[in-house]
Amino acid sequence: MRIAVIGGGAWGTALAQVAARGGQPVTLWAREPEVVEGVNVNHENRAFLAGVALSPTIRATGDLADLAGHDALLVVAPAQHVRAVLGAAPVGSTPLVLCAKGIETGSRLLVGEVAQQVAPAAPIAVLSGPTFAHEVAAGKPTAVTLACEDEDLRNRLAERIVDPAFRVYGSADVIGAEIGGAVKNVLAIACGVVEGAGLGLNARAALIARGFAEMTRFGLARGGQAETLTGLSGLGDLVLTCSSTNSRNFSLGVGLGQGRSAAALLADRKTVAEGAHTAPVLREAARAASVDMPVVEAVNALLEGVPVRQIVEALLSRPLREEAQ
Ligand SMILES: NC(=O)C1=CN([C@@H]2O[C@H](COP(=O)(O)OP(=O)(O)OC[C@H]3O[C@@H](n4cnc5c(N)ncnc54)[C@H](O)[C@@H]3O)[C@@H](O)[C@H]2O)C=CC1
Ligand SMILES: O=C(CO)COP(=O)(O)O
Repeated sequence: MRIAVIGGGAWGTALAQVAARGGQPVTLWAREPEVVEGVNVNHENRAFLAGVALSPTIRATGDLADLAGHDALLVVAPAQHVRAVLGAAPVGSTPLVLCAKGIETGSRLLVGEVAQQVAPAAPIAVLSGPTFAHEVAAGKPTAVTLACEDEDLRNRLAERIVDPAFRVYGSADVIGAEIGGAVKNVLAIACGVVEGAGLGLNARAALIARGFAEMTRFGLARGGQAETLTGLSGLGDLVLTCSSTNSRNFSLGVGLGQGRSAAALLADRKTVAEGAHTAPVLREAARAASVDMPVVEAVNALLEGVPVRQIVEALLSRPLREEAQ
C-alpha cells in the first residue's frame, strides 16, 4: 500500500515516520519549502519536529499533484485548512485517513464530514488517540483508534500504518472517534487554566471527569458510541492532553490561567492549538443540539477575556445536580 501524508507539521511528519519504518517509501506533502528541503536533504523537519532523524525513504514535496497514484492519503493539515488542501489535491476515490482533530468553523462539520463534501468518492477513516508526535517519532509505545466503517479497508490500513511500538485498535465508529479528538482539545485548555491559575489537582481531576461527561453527552447526541468515547480516542486522549505541558492546548490554557490574553498567546504562533478554533464552533453546535457543556462555555468565556476568578465562581455556583445527569 503506497502511503502519502498531507501536512508536514509535527503529527504528519511523525506519521510519515511510522509509515516509513522498515524502509517503505512514503510521500510527505508540506506547505513550507524549507520543510520540503530539510526532509529531503537533511532528513529532519527542523520547523515542526526538530531533533528527530527521519527515514531517508520519506520523500517530501510541495506539489499536491505528487499525491496522485497512492493507495491511501493521511490527512494531517489543521482542521480549519482541510477543506482547502483536500480541494486542491488529486483525491478521486483514494481512501482518506483523517488525523486532524477539530470542527470546521462556520459549517460546524467534523473533519470527516468536510472530506465527504470535498471528495465524495473517497472512503473515509479516522486515526485518533493519545499521541504526542515527538513520542511516536521516537518509537515510544503508543496505541490509537483507527475507525472506518469498511472492515476490509480498516484491516488493510491497520496492517500498513503500524510498527511494533504503534498499536492500532479498530472501530467502525468514525463519528465517535472524531468527537473525542475535537472535544478534548477544548477541555485541555480548561485544565491548563487550572494549572496556570494554581487551582490545584483536585480541580483538574474534577474538570477531566466533568469534561468527559460533556464529551459523552455531545458524542452520543451526534451518534457516536459510548465505547468509543471511553476508549483511546476519547478518554485516553483527554487524560493525555489534560495532564502535560507538552500539549499545545494545555499550554495555551496555562497562559490564560496566568492572566495573559488569548490574542497575545495566539499571535505569531507557528504550531496549532486546535482547541482555540474548535471552542466557539463547539459551543454553537452544543447549543444548537441542546447539549449542556458548561466547561466548553467557560473556555469560550476565557478566550473572550473574562477573568478566571469570575469563571470559577460561575462554575461553582451552578445549581446542584445529580452526577449522572
Ligand atoms: N502534534 C501532535 O502531537 C498531534 C497533532 N494532531 C493533530 O494534527 C493536526 C496537525 O497538527 P500538527 O501536525 O501538530 O501541526 P503543527 O502545529 O506541528 O504545525 C502546523 C501545521 O499547520 C500547517 N498550516 C499552517 N497554515 C496552513 C494553511 N493555511 N493551510 C494548510 N496548512 C497550514 C503547517 O504547514 C503545519 O503543517 C492538528 O489537527 C492536530 O490537532 C493529532 C495528534 C497529535
Ligand atoms: O492531540 C494531541 C495528543 O494526542 C496533541 O495535543 P496538542 O495539540 O494539545 O499538543
